[in-house]
Amino acid sequence: MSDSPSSTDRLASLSYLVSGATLPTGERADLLVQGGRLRAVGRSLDAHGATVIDADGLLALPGLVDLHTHLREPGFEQSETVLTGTRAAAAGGFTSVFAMANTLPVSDTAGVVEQVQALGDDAGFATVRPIGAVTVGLAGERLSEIGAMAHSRARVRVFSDDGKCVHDSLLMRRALEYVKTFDGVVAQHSQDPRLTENSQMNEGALSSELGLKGWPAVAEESIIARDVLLAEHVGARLHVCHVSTAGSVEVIRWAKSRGIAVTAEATPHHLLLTEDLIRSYDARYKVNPPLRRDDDVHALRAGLADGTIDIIATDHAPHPAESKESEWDAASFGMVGLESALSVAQTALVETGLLTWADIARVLSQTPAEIGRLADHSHAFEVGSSANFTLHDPSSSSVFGLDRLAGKSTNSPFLGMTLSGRVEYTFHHGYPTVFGGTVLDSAEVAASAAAWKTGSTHG
Ligand SMILES: NC(=O)N[C@@H](CC(=O)O)C(=O)O
Ligand SMILES: [Zn+2]
Ligand SMILES: [Zn+2]
Repeated sequence: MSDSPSSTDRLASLSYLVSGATLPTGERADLLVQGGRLRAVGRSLDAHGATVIDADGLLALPGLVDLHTHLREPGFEQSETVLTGTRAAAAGGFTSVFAMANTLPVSDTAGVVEQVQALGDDAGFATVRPIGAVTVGLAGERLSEIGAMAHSRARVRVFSDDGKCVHDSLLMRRALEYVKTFDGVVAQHSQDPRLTENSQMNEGALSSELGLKGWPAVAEESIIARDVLLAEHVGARLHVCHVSTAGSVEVIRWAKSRGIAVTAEATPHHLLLTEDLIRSYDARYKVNPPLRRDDDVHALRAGLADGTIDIIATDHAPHPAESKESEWDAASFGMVGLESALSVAQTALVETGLLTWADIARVLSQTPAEIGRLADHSHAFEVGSSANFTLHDPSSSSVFGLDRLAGKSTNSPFLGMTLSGRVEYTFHHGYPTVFGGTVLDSAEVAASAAAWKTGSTHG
């Protein structure tokens, strides 16, 4: 990486003309990007020496925003780092990720969240917005330094003990009261711990048949019901992580009909996969909350289509091979998901006629940015804005293989499945991170990020 003036000037003068892309609305347009910003959007723009990208047949989407990513750094760098996780994000068309707090040390102080954010700024593949822990060490006993994190340079707005549920009702109430003071949100991992002790998969006929301890739907639904009532009582914003059951969708639909400020996410895996995969005892299918049944998948899809579920979030959860190759009971919970999210969304939602591409732009970019209060992130191809977008080829259909993964871990449940669509280009802050289907070299992306930083502070 170099930030000598000449290299920065060279980068600042680089320009790209995206020619003939299809916008989410269906219109066709050229996009001219220079010095990190979108300079023009229109028909038949003049290249003026710009690098031309032929986007005929490619869909231009605003840079995707993931409200739920595990980047694992600090502490679990054998699974993922901020650099490798944001590389995976770029490969999937994401330009911003919210980094979950279950790191080591836990992201429960201003120091740790600032460190995570700085690592993201330096890597340059995507904007990293740290999530702060609700409780110290995720222990569920005392509130963390929520105010210090909110007012730190990282300006944290999303707080979560994800991986664990904030089970104590009084602590949950206090957390909601606290985040309300700065328009923050508590993102809850809704799982009653007592109802799910040693649970291994969805509770039902299949868990009995396979001899694996069941995880009842009510363990999720009862916490969501309690939390929406607490959010109503406090008048604060609540976000429900990885909704997985039909009953949860019903509870959230009811809460929204009462005007409660609740938002919810569904993951790509819960929108496409069912518990039947567990017959293989392949731990790639082990996840928290567990894969459920067909009627749950359909309820989640219907919830996204009618707005009960606001967004898709990946819950990208990298784990090293050794913790997935053990027997089912001993294996870790979690799946990687950044690189496959858009293809899964196309397969499960667009091709089934449930969502349009404009809806996809909303649930994978605009609304997650709003929930996380992500500032300065353009979602509408506005001229003058920092250029964050991805160019996706919806006509491609291929077996999802290891070549599509760009992070450190390979625990994807989609490997070997035929999925539609492929990300061909991603631009973060006006510079490519993925070009012609290839994730760019880390040094090059870091240099672009430095140029953008210089340009945005001096220009
Ligand atoms: N989803 C998972 O199965 N695992 C996540 C934690 C979480 O999202 O609850 C992880 O950190 O590995
Ligand atoms: Zn979780
Ligand atoms: Zn998670």
